[in-house]
Amino acid sequence: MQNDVQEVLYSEQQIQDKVKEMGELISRDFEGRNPLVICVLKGAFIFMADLVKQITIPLEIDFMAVSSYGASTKSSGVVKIIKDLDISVEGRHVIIVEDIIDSGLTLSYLIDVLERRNAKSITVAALFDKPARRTVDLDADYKGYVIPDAFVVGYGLDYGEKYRNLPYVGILKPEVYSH
Ligand SMILES: O=P(O)(O)OC[C@H]1O[C@H](OP(=O)(O)OP(=O)(O)O)[C@H](O)[C@@H]1O
Ligand code: HPA
Ligand SMILES: [Mg+2]
Repeated sequence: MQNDVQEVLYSEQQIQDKVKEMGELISRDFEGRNPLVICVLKGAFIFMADLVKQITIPLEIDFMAVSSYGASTKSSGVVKIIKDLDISVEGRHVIIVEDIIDSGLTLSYLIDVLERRNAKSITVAALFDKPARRTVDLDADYKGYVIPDAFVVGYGLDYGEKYRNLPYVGILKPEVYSH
């Protein structure tokens, strides 16, 4: 698994430091608002778990599964809801937790869905931002690291469902997906 990684971009420690910072900012900004923190499965599962441990105010959590990449390094352009939320977002301050914003299609779709369901406010926390690939103009309110135009894996991020369990984030060797 490690042999398929060309370069480690962020170590486990660097990610933990950043997640702690993000948690502190969210704790400060959402004091008294009991936010509904939404994990966008599957990619955000590790980030979500680490982030909520760094948030010190009361909150609720829920999960939504969406997918558009499948076994490819490019978005199919079609975002599918695979599992929907259990808790209603109506009148709630929601925080969408994403591992990565790449084309922006997943996030723009989710924001649209949550707006139509009358969330009171929608805030985005994304650990990684890959602006080079953006096709929809949007940004995260809380952002971890801005990364180069390369397909990355680890810390929840996959290629064809593999590599999610790497504790760090690295660039996948192009030969892994180019044949
Ligand atoms: O900005 P975008 O181009 O839409 O890319 C970002 C999305 O793509 C990945 O999900 P994916 O569809 O691979 O599902 P997964 O989380 O189950 O891996 C990632 O976890 C984000 O949700
Ligand atoms: O670079 C990426 N890696 C893994 N999954 C992704 N989904 C969008 N971009 C990426
Ligand atoms: Mg994926």
